[in-house]
Formats: sequence, C-alpha cells, structure tokens
Amino acid sequence: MAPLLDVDGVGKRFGGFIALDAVSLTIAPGERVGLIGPNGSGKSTLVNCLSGTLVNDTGTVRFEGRDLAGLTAHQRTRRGLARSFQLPRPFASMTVAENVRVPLLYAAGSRRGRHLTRAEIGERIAEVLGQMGLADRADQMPRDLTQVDMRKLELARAMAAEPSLLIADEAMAGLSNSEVDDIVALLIRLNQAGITVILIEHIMKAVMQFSQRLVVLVSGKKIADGPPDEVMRHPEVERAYLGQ
Ligand SMILES: Nc1ncnc2c1ncn2[C@@H]1O[C@H](COP(=O)(O)OP(=O)(O)OP(=O)(O)O)[C@@H](O)[C@H]1O
Repeated sequence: MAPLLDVDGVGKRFGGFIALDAVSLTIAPGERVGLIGPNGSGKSTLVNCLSGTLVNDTGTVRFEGRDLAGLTAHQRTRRGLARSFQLPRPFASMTVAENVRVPLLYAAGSRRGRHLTRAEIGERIAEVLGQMGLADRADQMPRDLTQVDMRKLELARAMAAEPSLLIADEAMAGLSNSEVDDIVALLIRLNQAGITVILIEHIMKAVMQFSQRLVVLVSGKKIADGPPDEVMRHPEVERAYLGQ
C-alpha cells in the first residue's frame, strides 16, 4: 500500500545545533504509531516540520503522494494533515461548539471541495463533540472545562478539519491514570473510524497501549522503528531511557 506519509531524510538545524538528522519514516494508511524519545530528542521539531510550522533544511515530506514543500500549516491541514498542540489553544471567548466550528468552516469545506450547508455544519459539530465525549459541554466556555476535557477540545479542534492523519502531541501530560485511559481509548476509537494517528507521548503505559508501531528518536536521529515490544528491547532504546 502506498504510504500516507513519507518522510525522507528530514533535517533541521537551529544555528549550529542539529535538532533533526536525516530522519526518514513512512506511515501507512490506518496505522497507529507512537513517536517517542527522551526530552529534547527532536519529536516536536519533527512534528513541526511535518505540520508546516517549521521549514526543514533537508529532505522531503510527502503526504498522500504529494510533496508538502512550500505549503503553510493551514494548507497542510486542508490537505488532511492535522495536529493538536501540547498546550491547548482554544479561542477563550468562544464556546466549545464555536471552537470546533471555526476549524470546521476553515478546513472541512475545502476538504470536501464545497461549502458545507448550515445543517451539515451543525451535524458535524455534534458528531465531533460526540466522538470526543464533549456533547454535554457544547455551550460551555473553555475556562470552565476540566483539564481532560480541555485536552479533548484540543483534539476536537484538530478533528474538525476531517483529517486523514492526526498528530497528537502530548495529549495526556498531567492527567490521572483513568483520564489517560480515557484519551487512549478515544484515540483508538478515532483510529478504528479510519483516522491514521501518530501519538507523541512520554507516558509509556499509554504509548504501549496505543501503538501498533514505535518510532524512537534520540538526539535528532531515528534509532528504532518497529513493533513496540521489540523496539523497547532494543539496546540503544534501553540505554536512552535508562540514561534519562
Ligand atoms: N526554535 C529553537 N531554537 C533553538 N533550539 C531549538 C528550537 N526548538 C527546539 N530546539 C532544540 O532542539 C532540540 C529538540 O527539541 P524538541 O522540542 O524537538 O524535542 P522533543 O523531543 O520534542 O522534547 P520534549 O519531549 O521535551 O518535548 C532541543 O535541544 C531543543 O532545545
């Protein structure tokens, strides 16, 4: 099967510091992939190069067979590559439903190649909030949400764009065990509904529950890529984690 995402030799420097060193990886449609690595290993830099908030110095990123070079983050979202942020960034003066409506109007219409009708917009907002377990929070303001619901809203905003690939960047930090389980279950449900998901996460229990494949970055290099159990037994991975 042709890859959904094909990352080939992506490199990024900050001044003289090599944050990403020729990273290559492919993601097949429908996969659930965990991207892990110690602090500062380059995970966010890679995600930023994929989603278009940073421009890679070397290499190419292809999504659905097309080179994304030169496309802004918004253009990539409209092509179906959406990401959520470590720190949720809702519009503070809008309700939960309105927070979903904005990316939906912006991206879903262009994904479908036409304007959505008012009824379709309402249905889609309800569908996304339902998927995220936020249906009864629709009219609340973000400031009134619990931390876990705030994370769900951040994922809902990404999902409103109807992506084929969702990159979830540390969606669980600071949550309780049961809340982590809740978010993992939610991400697995999205995957089962056809969304390819890359999860960046430090909570290893969540990573192992979620991932069908693990990619490990250390010091900007990919050092392992494969089935989670095998990857975690890889000597370099053990060293990187014990060394933390
Ligand atoms: N804009 C920047 N300017 C200079 N250095 C940067 C910049 N962004 C990231 N770095 C450096 O690049 C390295 C990789 O950072 P990155 O945030 O990608 O790591 P990470 O794996 O996501 O870490 P964490 O798990 O802590 O979020 C770090 O050493 C970081 O200090």
